[in-house]
Order: sequence, then structure tokens, then C-alpha cells
Amino acid sequence: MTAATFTLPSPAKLNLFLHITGRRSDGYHELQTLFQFLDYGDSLTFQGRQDDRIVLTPALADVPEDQNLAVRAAELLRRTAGIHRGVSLTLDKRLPMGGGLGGGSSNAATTLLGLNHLWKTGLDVNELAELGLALGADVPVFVRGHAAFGEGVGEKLTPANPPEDWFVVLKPEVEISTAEIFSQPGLTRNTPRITIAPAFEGDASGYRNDCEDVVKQLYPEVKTSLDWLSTFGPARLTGTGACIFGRFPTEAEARRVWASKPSGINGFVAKGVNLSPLNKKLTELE
Ligand SMILES: C[C@](O)(CO)[C@H](O)COP(=O)(O)OP(=O)(O)OC[C@H]1O[C@@H](n2ccc(N)nc2=O)[C@H](O)[C@@H]1O
Ligand SMILES: Nc1ncnc2c1ncn2[C@@H]1O[C@H](COP(=O)(O)OP(=O)(O)OP(=O)(O)O)[C@@H](O)[C@H]1O
Repeated sequence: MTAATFTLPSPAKLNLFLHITGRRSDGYHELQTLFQFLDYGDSLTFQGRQDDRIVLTPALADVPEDQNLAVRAAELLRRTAGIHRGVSLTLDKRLPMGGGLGGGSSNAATTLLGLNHLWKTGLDVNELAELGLALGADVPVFVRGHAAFGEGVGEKLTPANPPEDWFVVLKPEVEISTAEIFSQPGLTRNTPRITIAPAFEGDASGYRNDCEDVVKQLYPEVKTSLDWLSTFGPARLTGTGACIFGRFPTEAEARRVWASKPSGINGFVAKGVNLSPLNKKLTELE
């Protein structure tokens, strides 16, 4: 039975590595990346409505409601499924925006899966992932809900099982636009393609994030935070930044490092998970 009101997680992702292997004729970059989810993120509450309006509260500063990826996902699903139902969405935003944690993409995926459930739209996961891709390159991995090796612009996904380590995630106080980083002349775009075994279970620390050097040059705050976090263990940029993460085998070690961080820098401690908390919760609802 579909409950009238329910809440679903909208987790963060990390790019455990991010290689740029080329550029397509439309300017988009060909990537190879390893996505893993965090057991930390936003949440969305879904409540059916008597009318056909899609309403999101509270509003996000700087994002008009009709451009919010959750609202765009709801409209796209409704149009595709040819239905006329409404919904009230309540967004509990914890993830920093423009941080490389995929918050907007995750909100879109949670909305697609949540409304497929509420409206009994009956689309399968492949159809939902394809719809999601029209909203953003990171949406399909959140829809599928399994850690994955991503290729293309991130939409060709092979399930993976990297170690479920603990992470200290820091958000240096800068805003970084993905478009700005991908348009930098100094970005390397020729990393040789790698092959990883299906269901990769290895350690991503031998690989890198190709955006890191450019981001560190443009944003010294990111370099300072990375230099500090690297003194405790492997540390890296996620996506095009601004967030960086350090990897630790235990929660206790991650929390010890977190406790010693310089004042004035935000972030959180979270566990890396290969099954998305979203898909786990949906299974319980169904
Ligand atoms: C960096 C990643 O987070 C890695 O997971 C994603 O590839 C970002 O993908 P996304 O959120 O869909 O990116 P958007 O914010 O829509 O992209 C903004 C702009 O970045 C550039 N862009 C983005 C992704 C990509 N593979 N190549 C690009 O060149 C394009 O100019 C695009 O217009
Ligand atoms: N629901 C939403 N949550 C966050 N950002 C949104 C949302 N809807 C639209 N946006 C817009 O999308 C932009 C990117 O937000 P997001 O949090 O996904 O960035 P990101 O973490 O850098 O993502 P990525 O790693 O996919 O590049 C924001 O700056 C904002 O303008």
C-alpha cells in the first residue's frame, strides 16, 4: 500500500576518482569515475495533494522553484507518464550546493523514485535512469542506487564495490561552478582510459581527480584544506569541488581528525556505502 506521506533519503555521492579521457564534439567531457554514496544527505518528504500542483518547500536561496531539480524531475515524470496528479515536497537540505556532492542530482533521483511510488507510475529503473539523464549526468547513478564505475559523461554504469570506508568531508568556503572548471584551458583531458574489472572491489587510491590541480590553482582555500587533510591519509577532491574528502578505515579515526580540523571550515563525517540509502528505504516501503 502507498502511504499518503513518506520521507526518503537523498544521499550525497563522492567521485572516489575522476579521470577526464577526452572531449566530445558538443564540448562535454568524457569521464571515467568511481561513484560511491554516503550515508549522509538531504531528505524529501512526499505528500499527495487533492489538486494537480507540484509544490516544493522551503525554497532554496538562489534557485527559482521551477528550476529546482526536484520540481523539474516531478514535472518530467508527470509529463512522461501522462498523469495529472499533484504533490507537496518538503526538502530538508543538508548538502552544500555546488560542492561536488551531487545534491541537486540526488534530489532529482529521489523525486523520480518517490513519485513513481506515490503516483504508481509503473516505470522501471531503466526508464527512470534515462529520464534522469535528461536532468543531469549524475542522476542515473542515484536512480540505480549502486556504487558504480561510470563512463561516458557518467551515464554508462558498471556496479562496483569499493571498500566502505569512513570519510571526513570538508567544504572550503568557496563556490565552484562545474562549467567554469570544465572550460579551463589548463585542464588535462587526455588521461589514458583504464579498464577495471566488473564489480570493481579495489582501492581507488591509485587513481586521481583530474580537476584537482586546476581547482587548487584557482581556489587556494581548496589547496590549503587538501594539504591539511592529506597529512592524515589519502585526501581528494570530489567532482569539480569545492568539497574534499579524506578516507579512513574506522569511524573513530575519522572523528579524531574531524575534531582537530581548523575552525571556520564546515563539513561532516560519513560512511561510504555501496547500496544507496534511498533504494534501501524504498524497498521497505514497497
Ligand atoms: C563533475 C561531475 O559531478 C562528476 O560526477 C559531473 O560530471 C557533473 O555533471 P553535471 O552535474 O551534469 O554537470 P552540469 O552542472 O550540468 O554541467 C555544467 C557544465 O559543465 C560542463 N560539463 C559537464 C559535465 C561533463 N561531463 N562535461 C562538461 O563539459 C558543460 O559545459 C556543462 O554545461
Ligand atoms: N534541489 C537542488 N539542490 C541543489 N542544487 C540545485 C537544486 N536544484 C537546482 N540546483 C542548482 O544546481 C546547482 C548544482 O547543485 P549541486 O548541489 O547538485 O552541485 P554539485 O554538488 O556540484 O553537483 P555535481 O557534483 O553534480 O556537479 C546549484 O548551484 C543550483 O543552482
